[in-house]
Amino acid sequence: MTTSMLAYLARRTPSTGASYLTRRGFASDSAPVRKVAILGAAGGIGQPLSLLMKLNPLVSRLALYDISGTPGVAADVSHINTRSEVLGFAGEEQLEKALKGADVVIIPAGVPRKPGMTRDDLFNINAGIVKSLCGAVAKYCPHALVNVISNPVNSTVPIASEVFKKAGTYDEKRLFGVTTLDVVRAKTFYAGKAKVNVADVNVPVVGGHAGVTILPLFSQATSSANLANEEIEALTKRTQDGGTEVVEAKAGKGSATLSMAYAGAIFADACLKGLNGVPDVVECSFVQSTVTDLPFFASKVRLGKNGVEEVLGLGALSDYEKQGLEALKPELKSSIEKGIKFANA
Ligand SMILES: NC(=O)c1ccc[n+]([C@@H]2O[C@H](COP(=O)([O-])OP(=O)(O)OC[C@H]3O[C@@H](n4cnc5c(N)ncnc54)[C@H](O)[C@@H]3O)[C@@H](O)[C@H]2O)c1
Ligand SMILES: O=C(O)C[C@H](O)C(=O)O
Repeated sequence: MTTSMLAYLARRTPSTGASYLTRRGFASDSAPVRKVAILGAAGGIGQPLSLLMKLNPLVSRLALYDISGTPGVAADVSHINTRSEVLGFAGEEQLEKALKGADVVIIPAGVPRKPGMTRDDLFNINAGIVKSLCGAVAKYCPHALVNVISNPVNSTVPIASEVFKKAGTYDEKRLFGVTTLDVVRAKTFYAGKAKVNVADVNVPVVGGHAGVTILPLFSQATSSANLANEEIEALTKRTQDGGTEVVEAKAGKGSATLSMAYAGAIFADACLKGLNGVPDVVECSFVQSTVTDLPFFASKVRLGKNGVEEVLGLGALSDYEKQGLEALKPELKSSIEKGIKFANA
């Protein structure tokens, strides 16, 4: 979902609702039937993400699952006059119904950070949550594209891959760690510093999703601007610490939820467009990769009818980015190994 689409949706009145899909080239009766399931839909990310996915005309059925609270969220969101039918599911006994037939499963289930914590401090709780939810995905919708938001992403994605391997359903093209928020932040911070229109800015962010493993490639930013080395270093650090900036500002009341919902909706929309055969859909994501010597790595990915169509290379890096790449590898390697070990214990 693009910002212009959100602006358009905000502008339109209910009486013009029938025409907005046609204007975008997706008449509702010709857009394919697509089911999206959100696991953790009653949470801080889950609720605004449910809202944004309800606004997406590519979705025909929206399944909102959580351990509790989803009947209320679903009833609320279901009154919005857009294409999708919304159903709420609460408790494990309803997980099968939530997942059956899903084309895309988005997982923001799990605990968020408090000030002073690293994302890895969430491992003990969230690793088990992701393991069990992915077990259900393997059973009930093994062909779905899975968008993992739950932290630590650098470990939860490898956990998901091991669960799918054990179940005999693993397809590396269908598993994604959602790192879109890093790109969203890099674009915002860069546009602010370079004083360019944020709508024209793109910045690839590679590596992983924690601290120094987040590596924005400002040397490849569009629109280009002549920023000094110190400015690039400060932008890099701010992007790497973006999550902590929000955790500290929220002072114990959680981490990024609204910006994450926006980022998650953009990434899920890209997955749906890819499934629907829209050409040249490219987003950064943490996926199985041969771009470096690490088995998982975030980089630009071309999305298509089967999920990942192509994992794109890193392109030319500045010396500063080359150093950052080498510096992130030990931490990312150990987070990946931690996830794999946990899943096989
Ligand atoms: N990838 C990213 O860029 C990114 C960004 C922000 C937050 N996160 C992560 O997303 C996760 C969720 O954050 P939040 O702020 O929404 O937290 P939250 O506590 O507000 O919501 C989490 C939700 O998950 C639900 N949940 C817990 N166990 C579950 C289970 N077994 N099945 C289904 N639902 C379950 C909870 O009931 C709750 O509603 C955290 O791990 C956070 O670190 C990731
Ligand atoms: O920082 C966090 O813990 C949440 C998330 O990973 C983020 O980047 O905002």
